[in-house]
Amino acid sequence: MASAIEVRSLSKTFGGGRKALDGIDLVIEPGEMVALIGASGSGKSTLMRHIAGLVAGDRHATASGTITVNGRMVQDRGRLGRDIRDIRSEIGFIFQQFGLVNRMSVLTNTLCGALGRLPQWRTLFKLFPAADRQLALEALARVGVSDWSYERAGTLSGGQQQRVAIARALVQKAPIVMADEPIASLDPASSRNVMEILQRINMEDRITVVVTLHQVDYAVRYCPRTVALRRGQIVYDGPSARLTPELLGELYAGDQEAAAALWGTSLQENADSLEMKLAAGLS
Ligand SMILES: Nc1ncnc2c1ncn2[C@@H]1O[C@H](COP(=O)(O)OP(=O)(O)OP(=O)(O)O)[C@@H](O)[C@H]1O
Repeated sequence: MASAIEVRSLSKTFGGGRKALDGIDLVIEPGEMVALIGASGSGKSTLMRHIAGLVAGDRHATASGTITVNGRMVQDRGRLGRDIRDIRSEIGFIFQQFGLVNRMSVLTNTLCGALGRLPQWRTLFKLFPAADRQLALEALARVGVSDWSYERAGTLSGGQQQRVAIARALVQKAPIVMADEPIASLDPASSRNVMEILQRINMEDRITVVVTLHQVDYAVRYCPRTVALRRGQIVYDGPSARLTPELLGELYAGDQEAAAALWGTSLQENADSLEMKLAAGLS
């Protein structure tokens, strides 16, 4: 069985010569839930955009810089695969700012997940088959917003909108969900709720989930595996449970601010001495 995501020797240099990604090797198996953590600018979004085939990596003379999704070529040596649009339909995207059309109803936004598999005449007139409407209503019930199905999406709270975005990914029937900072704009209660729903679709539907996070505590709580980036390189790839303030201090040595920000606040609330430990780990 092919890996869900396979990245080999991927590098990306933007203008000015700064490497946003520097020799990334990463394999994610079907059904995994993986957190991608790292300070601002470490390359998390750039890596996601490469996996989705929205950006092509550096061009190499040798055989490297390859990404496959479910065994299908997304890009190779800086060139996107021919059926990239088709491959992209296998990935459901969740964004920090929800990506919904505010003036459309919650139900129609959710049904948009089905657009990729409908003929154009149906999409033009938003004529969704009854089976898809049923699927959308079920998805909205699963994420707990069915009471708002006929409201305009823009009237919902941030947490509710993010749940609608997850329902849309369910209607898309995407085997992989990539969530780029899905909780960065949410309060702690809504953040926990959204992470719990992502965890549930991972466990119940075996959807592969890759989620970028700014804080390690959510990774530890919800994702068995964490991949940590620093300046475009993977500095840790392993069990989230192994991440401690000391280890973060080592991984981000010389960047106390990044390590402290990643460790977050809610775990600190539970352990008075963590700040001291972090300082000790960095010294
Ligand atoms: N289109 C672009 N053109 C030039 N530089 C870019 C572009 N996109 C990203 N970068 C640079 O690549 C590096 C990695 O950015 P990226 O957005 O991937 O980081 P990130 O870890 O997702 O950060 P954040 O947590 O703030 O979203 C940064 O230095 C950024 O300025």
